[in-house]
Amino acid sequence: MSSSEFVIKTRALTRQFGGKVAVDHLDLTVKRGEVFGLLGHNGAGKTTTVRLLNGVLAASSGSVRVFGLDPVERGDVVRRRTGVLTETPALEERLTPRENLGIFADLYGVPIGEVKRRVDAALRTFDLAEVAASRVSTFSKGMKQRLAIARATLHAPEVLYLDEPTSGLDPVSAKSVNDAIVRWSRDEGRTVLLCTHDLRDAERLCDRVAVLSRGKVVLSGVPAELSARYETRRVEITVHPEDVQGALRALARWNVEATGAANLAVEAGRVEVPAVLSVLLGASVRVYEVHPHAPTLEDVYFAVHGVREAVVA
Ligand SMILES: Nc1ncnc2c1ncn2[C@@H]1O[C@H](COP(=O)(O)OP(=O)(O)OP(=O)(O)O)[C@@H](O)[C@H]1O
Repeated sequence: MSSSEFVIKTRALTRQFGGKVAVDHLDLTVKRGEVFGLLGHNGAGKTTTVRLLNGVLAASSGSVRVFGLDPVERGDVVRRRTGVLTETPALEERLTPRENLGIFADLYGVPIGEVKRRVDAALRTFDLAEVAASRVSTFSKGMKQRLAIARATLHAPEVLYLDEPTSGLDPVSAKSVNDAIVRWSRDEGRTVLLCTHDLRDAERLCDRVAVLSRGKVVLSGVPAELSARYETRRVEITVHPEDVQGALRALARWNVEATGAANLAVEAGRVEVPAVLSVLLGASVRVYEVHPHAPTLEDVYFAVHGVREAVVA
């Protein structure tokens, strides 16, 4: 792969605030057109990383290149080619979405002849066309978030930094944002750096992920490969309620427990499912459902951190 295919490259990137290290010797490479997930719990260093990449914060040490440029020294050039959705986007509350987008289009050099078409398209994409003339101050959190995303993408940036884009959105709005992320990457070849706590979104959307903890990458790779490495041995089975005791006896050679009036959990891998099923059927247990527990990034994350509280904190 030629180096120009890497749009983002950091080497030992470090940022301290007083004595506190927020980003600690971070090595990241993000390829053109990929959706790269930056995962981590509160305070892991995701937002600080985005600010360093976008040149609004200088590194304490190490280096960062975006399109091969230093985003602090060449901030104006870099930021024209990137879009950013921050955690708390500042919108002009007294103005309408159309006015907000118009100001931004002007600021980011969208050609005058293009502005109306782009603003209309953005309002449609993010389901804001009907409220295009209302004041933003009357909007719900989710509507503001959709407007902020529309604004971040208005100048058709090559790289998009999205900090928790679906936070505060209802499932329908969240889906429209996630669909847009897929479209930007797969259809339009844009690069997306997605900061998220939502491990399921990351698994669905990201080509690669890096899990941050205390500013360091503790794991990185393709979501499916990470999942395979941290496979959990668990098969959930639903049987007739009267057959639970019989099922527990029949499955005695496995580690098995009743998890509900008609549910069992067996400590077994996916490859053992036929054997488990055959034992149950041999014991005349009425089996209704069998679900091998597909490992998720959540399992990966918990395996690394050891405790579930780490994510919730
Ligand atoms: N301007 C600042 N001054 C002092 N400390 C800061 C500053 N910005 C970030 N930090 C600290 O750096 C660490 C990383 O914060 P950061 O906001 O990057 O984490 P995050 O992963 O984005 O968390 P969250 O999911 O809560 O947004 C935290 O301990 C935070 O308190």
